[in-house]
Amino acid sequence: MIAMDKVVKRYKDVIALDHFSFRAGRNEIIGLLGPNGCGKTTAINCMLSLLKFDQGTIELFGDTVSPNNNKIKRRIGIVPQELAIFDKLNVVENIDFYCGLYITNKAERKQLVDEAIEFVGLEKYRKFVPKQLSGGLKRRLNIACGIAHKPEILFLDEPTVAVDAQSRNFILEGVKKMKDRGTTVVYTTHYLEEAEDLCDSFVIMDNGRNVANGTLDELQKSISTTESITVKFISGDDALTERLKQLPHVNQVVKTGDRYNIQFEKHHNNLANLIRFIEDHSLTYTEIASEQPSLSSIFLELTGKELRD
Ligand SMILES: Nc1ncnc2c1ncn2[C@@H]1O[C@H](COP(=O)(O)OP(=O)(O)OP(=O)(O)O)[C@@H](O)[C@H]1O
Repeated sequence: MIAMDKVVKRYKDVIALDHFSFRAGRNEIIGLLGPNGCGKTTAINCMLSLLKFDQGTIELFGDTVSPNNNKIKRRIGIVPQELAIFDKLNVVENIDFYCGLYITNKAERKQLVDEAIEFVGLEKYRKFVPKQLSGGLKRRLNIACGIAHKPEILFLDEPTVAVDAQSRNFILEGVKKMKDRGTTVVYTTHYLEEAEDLCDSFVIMDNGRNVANGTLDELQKSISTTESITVKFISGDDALTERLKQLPHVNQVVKTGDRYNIQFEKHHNNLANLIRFIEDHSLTYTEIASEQPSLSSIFLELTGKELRD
């Protein structure tokens, strides 16, 4: 559905996309993940042909994108990070406006607007203008505006920023439903746990490059950390973090409150070594758990950065 090959985009001296490649198949949710300024929005805008790029090729549905290719545009939806809704229009009118950019038949459009309203659960708010809606409901309206024309490819840029838990669930369930009805979803977020639950595969971006891509399983196999052990100590401090780093095969130790997350390279004695260390130092712990590396630790190893600010 999407094939972006070695795209270069420069803003004067800044290389926003550095031979960036990206592929997405039909009916998949693909997470486009990367730190601030790594080039996600630039990549999306190039795919939407809102931006010209310097080198490389982009095809959607097997067709080359260009600003005048309206046939393709009809099949694409975008839900931008910044709310793109009109203050003076109510819920129905806002959705109808965006749907009207693609669908001229009034009866068909009414049906699609009603479906979009139902999809995001705004039935009770049909006549409300944006200032009468909470932040989460505004985000749901923003989404309805992007999906009403039933795009086959949907770009969702940080749709769950600053929303309450109920709206977040609504949005995430909605994205899964979009996939079930055959849509390819390109999803950007800074919430890695959310991406891990939602996405079928991932592209990790840094400095305008595709640093790694694949399913969680494939990404787990591509990094040297293969085991992540979390221990909750009764007492601990930064000195303990440093001592844990001295254990054999340790890649990284991250302390969050009284929890220490220790990332190990592949080795069969990691847990045994850790328990021996705990006993030798007479430390007391209340929890210990070993797991496969999360998307967050994969991201950290590949980019050397935490995604969450
Ligand atoms: N219009 C512009 N003129 C000059 N530089 C720009 C412009 N737009 C983006 N950039 C630069 O290009 C790089 C990529 O920016 P982009 O907005 O694509 O990143 P992003 O990953 O979407 O960031 P965020 O997560 O903060 O939204 C950054 O270094 C940014 O400063």
